[in-house]
Amino acid sequence: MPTQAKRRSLFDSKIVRRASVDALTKLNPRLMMKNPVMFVVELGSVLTTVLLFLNRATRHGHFKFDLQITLWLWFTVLFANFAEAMAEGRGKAQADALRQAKSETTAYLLSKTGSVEEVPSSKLRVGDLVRVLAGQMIPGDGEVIEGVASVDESAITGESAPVIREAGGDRSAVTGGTRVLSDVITVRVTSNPGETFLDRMIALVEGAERQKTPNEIALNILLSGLTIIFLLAVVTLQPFALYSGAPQTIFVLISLLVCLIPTTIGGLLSAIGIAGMDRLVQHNVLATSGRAVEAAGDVNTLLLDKTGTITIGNRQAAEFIAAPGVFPAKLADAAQLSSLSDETPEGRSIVVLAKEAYNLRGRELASLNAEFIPFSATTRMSGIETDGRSIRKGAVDAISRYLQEHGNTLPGEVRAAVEEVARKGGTPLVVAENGRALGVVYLKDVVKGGMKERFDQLRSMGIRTVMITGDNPLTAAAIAREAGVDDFLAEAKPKDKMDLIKREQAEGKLVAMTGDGTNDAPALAQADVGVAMNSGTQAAKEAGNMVDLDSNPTKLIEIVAIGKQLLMTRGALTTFSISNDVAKYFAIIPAMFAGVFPVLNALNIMHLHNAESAVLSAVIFNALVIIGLIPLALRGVAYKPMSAAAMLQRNLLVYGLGGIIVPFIGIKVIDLAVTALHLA
Ligand SMILES: Nc1ncnc2c1ncn2[C@@H]1O[C@H](COP(=O)(O)OP(=O)(O)OP(=O)(O)O)[C@@H](O)[C@H]1O
Ligand SMILES: [K+]
Ligand SMILES: [Mg+2]
Repeated sequence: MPTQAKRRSLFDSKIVRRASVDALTKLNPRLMMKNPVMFVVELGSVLTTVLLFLNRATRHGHFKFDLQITLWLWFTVLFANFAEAMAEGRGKAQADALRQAKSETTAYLLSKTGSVEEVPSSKLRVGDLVRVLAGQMIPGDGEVIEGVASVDESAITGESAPVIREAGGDRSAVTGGTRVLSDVITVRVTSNPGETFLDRMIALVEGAERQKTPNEIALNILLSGLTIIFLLAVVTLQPFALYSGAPQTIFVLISLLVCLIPTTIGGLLSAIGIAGMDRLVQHNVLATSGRAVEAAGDVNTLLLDKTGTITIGNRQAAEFIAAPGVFPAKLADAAQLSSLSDETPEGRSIVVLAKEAYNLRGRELASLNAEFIPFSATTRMSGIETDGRSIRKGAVDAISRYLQEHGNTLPGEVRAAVEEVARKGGTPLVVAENGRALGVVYLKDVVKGGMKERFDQLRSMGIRTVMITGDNPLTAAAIAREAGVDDFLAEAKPKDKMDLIKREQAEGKLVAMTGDGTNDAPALAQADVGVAMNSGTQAAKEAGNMVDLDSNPTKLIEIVAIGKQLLMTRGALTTFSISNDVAKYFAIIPAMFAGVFPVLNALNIMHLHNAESAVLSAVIFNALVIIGLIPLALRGVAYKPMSAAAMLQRNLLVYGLGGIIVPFIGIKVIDLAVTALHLA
């Protein structure tokens, strides 16, 4: 089970064993070529290996020294591969566990005539309708089109508490491999076998489709540039060395090269990126692009929708408030009639309340000869046309416009009722029949717990929060105040949400958005970081570049922290790598030439035992530092909310200065050990 994989620590013995083997298979030059810095080290290792055997045959060279250099060069490559394999380890273990959830099941396929046929789940195609009963595994990804059920999604989320999935609303998506616990649902299949959420999730946690991000590519180009410069420097060193009467062996020259090129960051770069994605997975967030993870680290603005994101969102009709001169039962009747085939949670709750409060029975729609007008996020109304009755219910501004078209206006009392509901944070639905307002339905909703603290935290990270909602400005203001968001946009249609994002982006801001509805999909696609709730609709999940399996909108706080940590870790280790290469230069160059240029002895501040020991110690240090930094690369540097400038200053101090000092101490200690053990 993924829960187990999740609890697996970074250095689980199973993962270490697997990574050790993977480190060897990753020696394949075709894979190594993707990492130019380490590829150069591998080429160097091959060259010294060949030379070692040639020298042995022709009795040239200094075998003991040459052998040690060759081995440590290979270790350098292997340690880098091991770092990457370790970063992949947890994801691979989790992918193995997920594959177990991908077992074949039997599905009850519904035909057009309504008959039921048993088929294996692998035969299901997009558009098929299946019935899933309590106790059954859901045979494929889909959207609930009928019914409500509690579903155990622990196979995917690791969370044992059941979740509600229902037709019509923003909680309609179900995932193949999860289990229905109670009730019966009809599901429209939305993905073909092999292209399911589980398939994609396996590929994602395994890193099978991982692509380098633009930042990584840029850094790789920089590192390759440095490698070429040092390669030229080392190659041109030899004529100079010959001229000054101190020719250097290939072993020493390659050692010098490997010590000078940025092997520390070159060896850890990919591990840092993979570990960042893995940290997200540990937080139950699946990111389809590494670029989005990095963008999360720099986000300026966060957009959230109201219903179901900031509020609990299970909007239920709580009260009918009739207009003057209208019997409440008449309002309830009209509201119920217009909701009979409104498969949204709001619609269903109106039918139920009318039944409970006024004993109005739901009628058989077929016998009514009615035309039903479904709710849409653009019209923000729904209704029915039947027997000369034309009923609409919807958002106050939408119904006001509808009334105007009939030469009518909203009565002051109804407007007052709307405002009263709105001030309580509820959603008022205005009901109108034949162009006349009948009253208001109060849809109750409450703000989720702990929202204010979470938004305060985001503010301290420098992120502005904006709530966007299709609801009216008064409700929006009430909820915004209670939840503590910085700003809000009300009466927003799907396009308004997207336009708001575009405006922010035009100001050079990076925008994150969380949402769950189909009406959020365009905005989720437009945002730099689009986090869809796993409970949301299929369209939302496909539009975003992340899915939160826990469907927790404030998860963005963790996502931002992980993104920042990823950027910081990469920056810190790049700084460390380049500054510690400088230190190695001072270890090796004086040792190489001290014989011919005694003046260089002044640079030999480390007082290393002899030239061979100096070179060997530098190469050993260079390899060990990769191993030593694996935990930091995988866990990431500690992140505390503080300003970017303060952070940069602190990191330059710690990793820049540290990068210069640590090698001096490290190489000196290794030199002492090498001397004591008579290795050089
Ligand atoms: N079933 C329905 N029939 C008629 N009107 C509805 C229905 N459901 C919602 N509305 C009205 O339409 C408005 C917009 O609803 P929608 O679910 O699109 O909001 P949204 O844009 O997702 O924002 P939020 O989720 O924050 O409310 C609601 O505020 C409500 O007034
Ligand atoms: K190096
Ligand atoms: Mg919504």
